[in-house]
Amino acid sequence: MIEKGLLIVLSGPSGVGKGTVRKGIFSQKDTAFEYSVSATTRKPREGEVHGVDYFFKSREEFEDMIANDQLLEYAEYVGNYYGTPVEYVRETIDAGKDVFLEIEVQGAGQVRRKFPEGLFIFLAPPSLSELENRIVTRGTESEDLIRSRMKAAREELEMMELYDYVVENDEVELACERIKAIVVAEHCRRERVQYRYKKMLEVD
Ligand SMILES: Nc1nc2c(ncn2[C@@H]2O[C@H](COP(=O)(O)OP(=O)(O)O)[C@@H](O)[C@H]2O)c(=O)[nH]1
Ligand SMILES: Nc1ncnc2c1ncn2[C@@H]1O[C@H](COP(=O)(O)OP(=O)(O)O)[C@@H](O)[C@H]1O
Repeated sequence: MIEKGLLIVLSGPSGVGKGTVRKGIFSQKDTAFEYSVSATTRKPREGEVHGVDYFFKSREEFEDMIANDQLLEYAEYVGNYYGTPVEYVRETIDAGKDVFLEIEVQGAGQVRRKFPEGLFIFLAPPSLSELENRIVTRGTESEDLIRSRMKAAREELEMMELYDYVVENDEVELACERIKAIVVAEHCRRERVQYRYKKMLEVD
């Protein structure tokens, strides 16, 4: 029997640096997680590649995926759908590999309900003012949207107590290291080690 992989969910408020930290983790050669590419109805940005950054879908295609139960979770975020194709997640976990999701907090809540054995990591900003700074300097939102993002962020921050771990994103490299360390620790804590250990005792 193959031991299942971990479902790792990284979430947190808009602008905290989820995308930046995720890219940091996957740019490291020793990262052994598989990235679950999400489906979205938002338009590709310059340089984004279908199947690598996202599976870019029409609203109709996305709604078909919902109707056919092809998504582990989905959420509507700033006027677009985002969701996690379930098949890839199941296949990868069943093959014993760890899958990494980087999703907003509503979706993470749905995953928690469907997949409570997942590992839920909340990325937190050093402070609210630093969070606002990041949203402003990213420059992708108007002033009105920044205000609504900050309001949503306060509510999203209250969700952190539902997570297994809270990682502060003060410096990107440090946040990446903390996340990777948590995953290593979780593997030691969960059955994987016990399983191998039991096997060893069976042989002896
Ligand atoms: N629920 C959910 N959220 C997702 C998924 N993929 C990406 N997101 C989140 O959607 C939000 C917007 O992503 P994006 O349009 O790429 O803009 P970003 O703010 O530059 O990361 C981010 O908070 C992502 O974490 C997904 O499959 N499901
Ligand atoms: N540790 C950090 N220190 C300073 N700026 C950061 C840090 N992490 C991310 N950023 C910046 O904050 C902004 C938001 O990051 P992004 O990854 O888009 O957030 P999210 O995916 O959570 O919405 C970007 O301009 C990014 O470069």
